[in-house]
Amino acid sequence: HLKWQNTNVTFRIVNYTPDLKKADVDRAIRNAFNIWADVTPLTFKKLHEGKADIMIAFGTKEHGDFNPFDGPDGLLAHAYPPGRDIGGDTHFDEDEHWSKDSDSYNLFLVATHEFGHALGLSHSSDPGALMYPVYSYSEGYPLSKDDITGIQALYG
Ligand SMILES: CC(C)C[C@H](C(=O)NO)C(=O)N[C@@H](CC(=O)O)C(=O)NCc1ccccc1
Ligand SMILES: [Zn+2]
Repeated sequence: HLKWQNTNVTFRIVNYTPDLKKADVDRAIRNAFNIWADVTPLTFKKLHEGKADIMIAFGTKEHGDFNPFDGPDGLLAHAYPPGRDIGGDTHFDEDEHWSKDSDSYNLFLVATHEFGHALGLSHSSDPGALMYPVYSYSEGYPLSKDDITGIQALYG
C-alpha cells in the first residue's frame, strides 16, 4: 500500500536511547506524531507490548533488518513505508548523539522526518521541506507547504 488503510495507527517504543531521559524520548515521539496528526485524519495510539503498526527502536550497525547503520553521522535513521510486518517500522542509529535541543541530532526533528516516511512520504527536492533528504536544525513548526501538500495528497 501507499498508505495506512486504517486511520487509527498504533506505535510502540521497543527500546530507548541512553542519550535522553525516557520522558524526553516519549515526548519527542509523541510531539512528532502530533505534527502529522494535526494535518491528517490519522490518530496515533501508543502500545506498551505486542505488535504495533510502527515499531520504534534504537540500534547500531546491523540491527536485524539487513539495512545496517554506519556509525556516527551519515545515516541517522530509517523508516519503512506503510504495510504489514516491517512496514512503518522506524529505527534510529544509536551511534548518533540524540538531543532535545540544537545539538546534533534533535530526536523530535529526525522522528518527524522518519514518520513522514512511515506514513508513505518519500524525500522532497524542496530544501525548505522537512522531507528534504538532509538534516538541518530549525526551531518552530517543522513542516513546509510541500510536506503538508504531500501528506494531504495521501490522507487529506
Ligand atoms: C537513504 C536513507 C535511508 C537516508 C536516511 C533517511 O533519509 N532516512 O529517512 C538518512 O539517515 N539520511 C540522513 C542524511 C544522509 O544520510 O544523507 C538524514 O539526515 N536523515 C534524517 C533527516 C533528514 C532530513 C530532516 C530531518 C532528518
Ligand atoms: Zn529520509
